[in-house]
Amino acid sequence: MRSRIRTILQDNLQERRKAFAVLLDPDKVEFSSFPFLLAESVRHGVDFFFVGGSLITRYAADDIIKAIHEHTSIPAILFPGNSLHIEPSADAILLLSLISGRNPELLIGQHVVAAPLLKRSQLEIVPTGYMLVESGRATTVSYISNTTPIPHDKPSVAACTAMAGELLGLQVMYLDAGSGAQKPVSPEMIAAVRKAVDTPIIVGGGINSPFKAQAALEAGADVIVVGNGIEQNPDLLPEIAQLVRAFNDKVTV
Ligand SMILES: CC(C)=CCC/C(C)=C/CC/C(C)=C/CC/C(C)=C/COP(=O)(O)OP(=O)(O)O
Ligand SMILES: O=P(O)(O)OC[C@@H](O)CO
Ligand SMILES: [Mg+2]
Repeated sequence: MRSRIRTILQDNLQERRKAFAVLLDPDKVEFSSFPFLLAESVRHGVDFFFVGGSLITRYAADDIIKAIHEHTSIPAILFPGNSLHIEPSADAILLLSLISGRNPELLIGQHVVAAPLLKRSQLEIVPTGYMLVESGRATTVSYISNTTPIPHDKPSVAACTAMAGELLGLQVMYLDAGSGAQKPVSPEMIAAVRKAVDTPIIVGGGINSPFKAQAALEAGADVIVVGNGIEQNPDLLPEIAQLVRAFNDKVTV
């Protein structure tokens, strides 16, 4: 089984290096300006592209991944909302199990349907404990998943959920306030999960300023994911990339 992405995540964790993932929503990518976004991502050292959405109406992931491969060597990692979102030309897939929820379809159902296709593909599988966190208002993902997110002010619930996910063998934890969240996952919750598990921790949702990115990194996030923030303000990409670089420069001295 391929393990490039899992190895990068594990090595980063050991070396206390942080990473920056840009979320590309197939419904929102502007193909006219996409080569520029890709060039900027290379120039500023983006680590990963996450490609996906809760609800996709324009099935363009294949074209997006083709362009990523043509213009960059940054891994294209699927971040799927359901098994229709599998695109074999990607480098890897976050095989999410929605462990904050109690919807069996998203804990195991979609995975059963997808298993034969995933086995046959060359995709690296990254088994991921996906935790949604309440963030001020309903997000697309909480609505579409039909699950109740973890209360924002209950770090111990998130910690125990992550612990259970780790004990079940999930290799990465993803704390998500939901795309466009009013408030991101709190530093207290990130820190509680950091203490509870030894896996890499991905944090996303509502990170729309370097200040919020810094708070997540300081609390223990290993990868921060930014989508909406960059769609609304492209200058955020270099700003957050610089912040992550500064963090990594500090740990390597
Ligand atoms: C087994 C397979 C292949 C799939 C199942 C995957 C699972 C369990 C998904 C959990 C629930 C879910 C719908 C996740 C989607 C997360 C995602 C890609 C969010 C990106 O943001 P959007 O929710 O699309 O936000 P916008 O409203 O900003 O577009
Ligand atoms: O679009 P934003 O709010 O940056 O969220 C990114 C991602 O974690 C959502 O699933
Ligand atoms: Mg979307």
